Amino acid sequence: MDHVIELDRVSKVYKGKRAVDGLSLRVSKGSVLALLGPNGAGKTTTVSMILGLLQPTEGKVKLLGSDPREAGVRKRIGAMLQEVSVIDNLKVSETIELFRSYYDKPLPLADLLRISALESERGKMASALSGGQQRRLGFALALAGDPEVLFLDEPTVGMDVTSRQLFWDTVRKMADRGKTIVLTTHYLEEADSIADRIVVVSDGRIVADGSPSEIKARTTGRIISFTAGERTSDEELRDIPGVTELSRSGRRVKLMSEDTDRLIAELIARRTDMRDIEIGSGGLEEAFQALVRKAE
Ligand SMILES: Nc1ncnc2c1ncn2[C@@H]1O[C@H](COP(=O)(O)OP(=O)(O)OP(=O)(O)O)[C@@H](O)[C@H]1O
Repeated sequence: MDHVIELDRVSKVYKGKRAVDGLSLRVSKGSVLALLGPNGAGKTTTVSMILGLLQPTEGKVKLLGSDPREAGVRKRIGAMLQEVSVIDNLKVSETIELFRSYYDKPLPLADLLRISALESERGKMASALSGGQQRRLGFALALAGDPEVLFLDEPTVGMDVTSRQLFWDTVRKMADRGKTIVLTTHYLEEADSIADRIVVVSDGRIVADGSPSEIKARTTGRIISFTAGERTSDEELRDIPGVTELSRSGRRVKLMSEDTDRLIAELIARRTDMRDIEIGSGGLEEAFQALVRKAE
């Protein structure tokens, strides 16, 4: 099997703190891998080591079979990192042209403008673009060399719904053409719809690795959600036998349980103040919360 990315027991220690802790990972060609994890889990550090921007404290990283810092490798990859640094005094099209000039077989300018939906902004100064437009420019620059492997670190932050949709459609098409894509995101529904494989990282370690449906299947429980009355506290709900997890967004409460039939009977017997009750199976969000909590 051809592995485009190989990490062998890789760690990164910052002043005594293990940001990445003995992480091993192999990514095969043509896959879309999403790295998920809470803030500070080590996702960006991992991506930076794969890209050769950071050196691991321990372990080995291979990208396209070689050291990521080799010039030959760098020409075959593209990266859209969290910070898009625009060059002063260059227009959008000039910025893209500059990046195209670094590569032997760049994608045509017109394609890059279309893919990033920046056709109408081509004559604008790059520094005058909005936050979301700058992210899209970052995408065009990452694609300039028609890369074999594409890294996207929280790519859709600041993009509106239409841009986001176009962005993921393009990423999916690229994967269908055999490109390998590694992305980090905090939007679980994006990982769910785009990724073939999800690796959940917590505290620098992998706590789950599988397809979105495999990850979701790891939540054994089901969910009862309802709008709780003002006086209903989290403590009293947590104390009800059979509640394994509780999460809340304003007045909307979600209770996880292995046996929701019994739990709903118990909630009613206790005269819990509930409205708009829904009972269903857990999604990626619940699987993710449960996995990360278990690892803590
Ligand atoms: N240059 C640095 N010096 C010291 N500590 C660092 C440095 N960069 C990252 N860290 C620490 O390493 C840990 C992992 O950070 P990292 O940015 O990789 O996490 P992340 O999963 O990408 O988080 P986020 O979702 O917030 O982007 C954090 O505890 C962070 O504070």
